[in-house]
Amino acid sequence: MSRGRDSPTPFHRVRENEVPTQLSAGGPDRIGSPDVSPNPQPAVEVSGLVKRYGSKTAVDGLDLVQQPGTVLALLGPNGAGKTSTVEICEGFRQADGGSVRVLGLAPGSEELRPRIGVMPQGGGGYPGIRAEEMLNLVAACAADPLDPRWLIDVLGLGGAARIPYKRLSGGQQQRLSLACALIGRPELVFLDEPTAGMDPQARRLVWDLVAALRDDGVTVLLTTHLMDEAETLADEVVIIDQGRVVAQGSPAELTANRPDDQQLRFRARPGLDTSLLSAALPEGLKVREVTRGQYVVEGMIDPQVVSTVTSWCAQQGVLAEELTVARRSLEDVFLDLTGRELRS
Ligand SMILES: Nc1ncnc2c1ncn2[C@@H]1O[C@H](COP(=O)(O)OP(=O)(O)OP(=O)(O)O)[C@@H](O)[C@H]1O
Repeated sequence: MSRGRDSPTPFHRVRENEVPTQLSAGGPDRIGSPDVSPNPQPAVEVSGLVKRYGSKTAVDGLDLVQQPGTVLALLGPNGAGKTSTVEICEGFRQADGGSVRVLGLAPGSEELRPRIGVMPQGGGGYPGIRAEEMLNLVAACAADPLDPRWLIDVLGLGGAARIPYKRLSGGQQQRLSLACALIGRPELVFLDEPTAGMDPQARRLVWDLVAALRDDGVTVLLTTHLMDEAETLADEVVIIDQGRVVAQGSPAELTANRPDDQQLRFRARPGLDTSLLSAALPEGLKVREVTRGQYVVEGMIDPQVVSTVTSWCAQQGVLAEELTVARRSLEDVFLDLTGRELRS
C-alpha cells in the first residue's frame, strides 16, 4: 500500500523549507528493507572489473566491496571510470572482464530490478511530461511505491510539479531524477553525480536526504568528484583514477593525521630548489613540489617551521602565497597519490 498523504512520513521535517533530515526508524515507515542477518552479504561486490571502449581501458581491474546500509562514494576526476563502473553495476553496460554481484545477484537480472533505484548522470525525461506525471509513471511500475506527492514535497519540487520536464531547471531535473530513483523504496540506490549542477541549497537538501536514507538502512552507492561531498556523506570512500582504485577507506582513515603528519602548503614560483628548503628545516620534514608551483612540507609543523619557510622564501625573493597548515583532505590524498588535482 502506498504511503497516504496524511499518514506518517519517514522524514522528520525540522526546517521551515521542509528539508528532510532523517528517516524514522523501523516499521512500515522505512523506505527500504535492509538485510539484518548477522553476516549480511555485501550489497555490492566488484572484483577485477574491466571496461574497454575500443582501445581505451576505462575501468582497469577495479575491486570494491560495499556493506549493506552504508554510503559508499566513488570519488575521482572526470573520466576516472566512475560512471562506467556504476552503470555496469546497474546492468546498463556490459563488463569486459571481472565479476559483479549486486545484492547477491547478477546486474540487470529481473529479480534485482525492483530492489534497486537508479539516478543516472544528467537525468533525462520526455520534454513535455510534467514532473508529477513522470513520478506517477515510475511509481506505477513499483509494487509498493512511496506517495509521489509526498516525495515531490520532500524534494522541494512542490512548485514545479506541473511544469514540463524541459522547462525545469537543471537542479530541478536532478531532484526529479532522484525522486524517480527512490519512489519504489529500493534497498540499494545508485546516484551518479547526484548534486552536479545544483545550487548550494539544493545540494544541502540532497545531502540531507542521503543521510536520511542511510539512517533508514538503505545502501547508497554514489559517484562524485567533490571531495567535500564524499567526506560529508560517505562511510567508505573509494578513490579511483584512470580506472583503478588508488585508495580506499573511511574519510577519517584516508585523511588520518598523526601529530608528526601535518602539512604546510604554499604556492610560489615553480622550480624552487626544495633540497635547499629542506636543509633549512629541522630534520624529518619532507619538502616536495607536488604540482607546478604548489609546495608541501610534511611532518611536525610548529610555528618555527612556518617562520623558517616564509623567511627562506623571502631570501629567494619569492612570496609564499596561500600558505596553510591543515590536516590532509581527500583532495590532498588524491594529489599526493596521483600528482594531479581532483578537479583536473
Ligand atoms: N560510450 C563510450 N564510448 C567511448 N568512450 C567512453 C564511453 N563512455 C565513457 N568513455 C570513456 O571512458 C572513460 C571513463 O568514462 P566514465 O564516464 O566512466 O568516467 P567518469 O569518472 O564517470 O567521468 P565523468 O565524471 O566525466 O562522468 C573516459 O575517458 C570516457 O571518455
